[in-house]
Amino acid sequence: MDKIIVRGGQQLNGNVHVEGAKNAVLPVIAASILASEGRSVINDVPVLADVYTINEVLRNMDAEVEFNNNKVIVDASNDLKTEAPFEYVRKMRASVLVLGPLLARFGHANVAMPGGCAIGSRPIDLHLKGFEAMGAEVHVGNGFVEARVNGRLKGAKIYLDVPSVGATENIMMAATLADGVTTIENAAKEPEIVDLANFLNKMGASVIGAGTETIRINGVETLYGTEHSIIPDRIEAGTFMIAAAITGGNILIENAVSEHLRPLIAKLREMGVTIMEEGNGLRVIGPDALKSTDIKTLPHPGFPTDMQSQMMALMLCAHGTSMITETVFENRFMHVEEFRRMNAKMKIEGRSVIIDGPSELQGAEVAATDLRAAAALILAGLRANGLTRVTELKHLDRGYVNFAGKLASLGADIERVDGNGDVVKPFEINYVAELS
Ligand SMILES: CC(=O)N[C@H]1[C@@H](OP(=O)(O)OP(=O)(O)OC[C@H]2O[C@@H](n3ccc(=O)[nH]c3=O)[C@H](O)[C@@H]2O)O[C@H](CO)[C@@H](O)[C@@H]1O
Ligand SMILES: C=C(OP(=O)(O)O)C(=O)O
Repeated sequence: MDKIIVRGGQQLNGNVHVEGAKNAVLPVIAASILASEGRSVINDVPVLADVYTINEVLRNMDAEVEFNNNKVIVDASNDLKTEAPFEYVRKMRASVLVLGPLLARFGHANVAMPGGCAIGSRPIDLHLKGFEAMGAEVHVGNGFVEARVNGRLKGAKIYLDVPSVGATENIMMAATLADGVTTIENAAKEPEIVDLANFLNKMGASVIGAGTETIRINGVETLYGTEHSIIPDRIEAGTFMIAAAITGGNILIENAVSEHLRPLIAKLREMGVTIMEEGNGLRVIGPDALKSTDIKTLPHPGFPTDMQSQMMALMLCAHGTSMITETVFENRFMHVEEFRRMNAKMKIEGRSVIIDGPSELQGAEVAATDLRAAAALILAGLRANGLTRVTELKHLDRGYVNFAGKLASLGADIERVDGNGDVVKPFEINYVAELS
């Protein structure tokens, strides 16, 4: 099993390039099976374990999928098998995003139910209620969700109890081929929803209002393959912003979109970090001393839960008391115990963590509990005294391309080694094997 070994104390300086967004590319690849004619060409695709998994989900249905040079090409014009077995859903919950497209195009989908994961129970009830409102019969049993409709789905008015990203995506995709107009109220407003809507519209769909709380979809009869480039990953960008802040460094984050990063930018500025737009990116300069602050995770445009653990690493280094309140997932504090192994001083009170900073972080052996926790522990290691060893890198490889290599190019003293202690080069990282 690979490990990342980091020796703290280096300031990070230089330029880093942000990849295409994991959370945008997964729904876009799922949506490509809506096209009954033509191929979809998807550019700026990050080389991540999750991308291999969604590609396998599609191949298993008999779609043709190529993945080379950051480009995925999908030909789904055959009649596809309408199933996604547990072996894929177990690897990656986002596999359930094929439910809506399969149901809309073929009138049937049989997809393994995702379980909970390290961050919470994560039900999909809102996805299923949306399909039912559009006339589908949904049956959950024997670990599968089976949805069926005679003829086309029917446009419907759907109110989401919470603005779920996945439910908004799944219902939006299903509605593109429905008969009539679907309205999603209290929809998620994340930039990845807008990217998916743009892709769908290029395929011939009519989706209006993505990025606002009401999305209106006028159903059409056929969708076609198209070409699309994925938006930059705001969470990867944010993670490098924290790398600059936590090391007192100066990093130009190329490709970062400030509009997608507003809540993080506001909080980092409160902590004393300098952030400037420069070229097509953001320059981030860490201060000599970080100030404390509070965050509360919320759906977009609130503070993203996917930046919570990286922000925790930074707050541990700030002077004064900081508080994090996690409102999106009920159990996203598993990394707290790992930070404690690094001498972090904090306590959990219900859905909040109170951090008494700064902690004198010490290097330790720690295990990643989810993909953002993996990045956060490495960020803490950049600042800690001595050596930090981070294990369970299968999580990191779901969401970060060559993370250790990018940090090393900015001046970090970091390497990735295999079980024998031999250095693993970026091209040797086996994103597929890490998952099995
Ligand atoms: C692949 C992808 O894009 N993953 C992102 C997506 O996950 P995902 O789409 O799974 O997250 P959701 O927005 O659906 O979940 C938000 C909250 O809604 C709840 N909920 C969701 C659906 C449902 O049917 N019922 C229900 O109760 C969840 O348990 C959670 O508490 O958005 C999350 C919130 O920004 C991010 O952390 C994930 O990185
Ligand atoms: C929680 C995340 O992803 P997923 O929804 O795929 O588990 C994430 O990207 O931080």
